[in-house]
Amino acid sequence: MSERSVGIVATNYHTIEGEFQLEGGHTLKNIRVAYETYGNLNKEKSNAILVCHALTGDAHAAGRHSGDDIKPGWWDDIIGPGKALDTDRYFVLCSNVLGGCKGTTGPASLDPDTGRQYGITFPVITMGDMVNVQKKLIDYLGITTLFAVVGGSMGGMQTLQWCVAYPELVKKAVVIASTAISSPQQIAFNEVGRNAIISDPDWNGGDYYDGEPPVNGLSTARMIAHITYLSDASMHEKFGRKLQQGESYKFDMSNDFQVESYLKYQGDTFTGRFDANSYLYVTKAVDYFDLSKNGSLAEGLKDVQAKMLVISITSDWLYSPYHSRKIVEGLTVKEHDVSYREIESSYGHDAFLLESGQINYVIHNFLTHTLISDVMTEKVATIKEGVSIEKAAKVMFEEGLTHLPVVNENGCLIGIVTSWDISKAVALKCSKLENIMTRDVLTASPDEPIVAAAKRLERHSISALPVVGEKKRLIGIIDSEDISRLIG
Ligand SMILES: CC(=O)SCCNC(=O)CCNC(=O)[C@H](O)C(C)(C)COP(=O)(O)OP(=O)(O)OC[C@H]1O[C@@H](n2cnc3c(N)ncnc32)[C@H](O)[C@@H]1OP(=O)(O)O
Ligand SMILES: N[C@@H](CCO)C(=O)O
Repeated sequence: MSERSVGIVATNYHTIEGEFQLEGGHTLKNIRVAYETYGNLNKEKSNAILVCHALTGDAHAAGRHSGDDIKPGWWDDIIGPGKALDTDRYFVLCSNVLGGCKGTTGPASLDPDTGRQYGITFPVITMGDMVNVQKKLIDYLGITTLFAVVGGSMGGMQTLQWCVAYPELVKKAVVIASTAISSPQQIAFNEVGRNAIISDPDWNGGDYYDGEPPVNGLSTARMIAHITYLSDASMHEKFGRKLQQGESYKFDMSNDFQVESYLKYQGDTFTGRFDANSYLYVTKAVDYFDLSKNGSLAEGLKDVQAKMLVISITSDWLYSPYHSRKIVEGLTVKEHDVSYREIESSYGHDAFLLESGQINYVIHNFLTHTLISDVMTEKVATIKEGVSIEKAAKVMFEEGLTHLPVVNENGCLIGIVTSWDISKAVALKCSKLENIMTRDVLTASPDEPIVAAAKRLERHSISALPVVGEKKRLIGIIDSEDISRLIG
C-alpha cells in the first residue's frame, strides 16, 4: 500500500437513540449512521474535517477495507497523508447520508415498528435532515467545531446546509460543482430517473425486498444521470463514434456503439451497489434543496460565518459554473469571506472525482491559509487582577490549563500566569499574583496567519499566545501543539 494512503480502514456505526424529528414533520426511530474516520482528532478537537458525499456515494471515502480491495474509497486521491485533506494534520470524517443504502438508515432498513423494510413508507427527507444526522454524529464524537466541511455535488449542498444551519460550528467550507438552489433542469433529470424506476413492474410500489428488485428501471435511471455527469467533449474523447465490436454497423438493436455499451455497463453495475428506493428519496432531497429565503439567496446565506471556497468545473453542464457564481454573489452581497475557483476540465460534472491534481492544489491552498481566528480556543478561562495565587492555581487545576490570562474589568489583557510561575511562587513562598505574573505579554491578533504565530512561539520559546483584539481585549488563546499539528 502506498505511503500516501490511509491504509486499511473500517466502517463504524453509531445509533442515534430515540425519535429523530425530520423537517417534513415525520420522525424516525433509532437512526443508524455508517461512518469512517481517517487521521487523529487532536486534544482540542479542533482539526476535524467533515467530508460530505455525492448522490450515490458512501462513507468509504479513502483507504481500502482489505488488502484485496480492487478500488480504494471514492476520494482516496484527495484524502491521505500529504494530500489536500492531509490525515497527518486533520481528522477526516465521512458518513453515509440519511436515506442512503450504505449502512445509514434508509428505505431498505427495517422499520422498528413493523419489522419490515420501510420501502415507500420511509418519510421524505431533506438536505437539512441529512445534516442534522451528521450533527448528531459529531456530537457523539465530541467534536464541537468543524475545521472544515467539504463536499462535491450533493456533498456541496450538505456543506452549504451546514454553513446555514450551524454557522458558528463551521470554520471553513469547500463547495464543489454544486448549487444552493436545485434548478428546474436538475429536478427534471431526477424526475426522469425516478419515473424509470417506478415504471418498472418489479418496483411493485416500492415493496420489492422479498422479490426481484427493479433493476431495469434503476439501470435506466443511472444511464440518464450518468450522461449528465459527462460532457459532450469527454464523450467525443472517450468514445467518438467507435463501435463496440467489428468495423461496420450491425443495423440491429444491439449496442453497436461503444458509448451504448459503456452506459449499459454503468447502469448494470449501479444496480449491484444501489437501492432503487434510496435513489427515489435521495434525488427528492436534492430537488427540495433551496437555500434562498424570501426569494433571496443573499438573505438565505446571511448567517454564514465560515470562510468559503466555491469551485466549479468549466465543462459541467449539470451544475454549471453559473450555479457556483450565484453562491458567490449571494455571499458577496453580505460581504462574506468567499473565494471562487474554476477547474479547467473536459470531464464534465464528475471532474470533482477525477481532476485530483487541480482539486488537491486548490483545496490545499485554501485549508493551509489558516488564520489564528480559525483555530484559536475562544472560551478562555481567565482571572481578574488582584486575586490570590491560590485562586489562580485552583482555576488552572480545575480547567487543566498551563496558561491563565489575567484581565481587567473590561476583559482586557493585563498579564499572564503560567503553571511554571505558580511552581516558582510556591518555591519562593510568594503570595501575591502581581509579583509572579508576566505583564509584558506576547500576543497574537486573530487575522494573523498561524505560521506567524508559530514563528513567534519558537523565537521566544513559549508555548501559548493570548489572542487579543482592539484595546487588548482578550478573545482567545492559541497553543503550540495545535499550531504545529495544523502547519505540519
Ligand atoms: C461521492 C461520490 O460521488 S461516490 C460515487 C462516485 N462513483 C460513481 O459514480 C461510480 C460510477 N462511476 C463513475 O461515475 C465514473 O466511472 C467515475 C467518475 C467514478 C470514474 O470515471 P473514469 O475513471 O473516467 O471511469 P469511466 O467512466 O471511464 O468508467 C470506467 C468503467 O467503464 C468500463 N467501460 C469503459 N468502456 C466501456 C465500454 N465500451 N463498454 C463497457 N464498459 C466500458 C470500464 O471497463 C470501467 O469499468 P470498471 O469501473 O469496472 O473498472
Ligand atoms: N458520480 C456521482 C455524481 C453525482 O454527483 C455520484 O454518483 O454520486
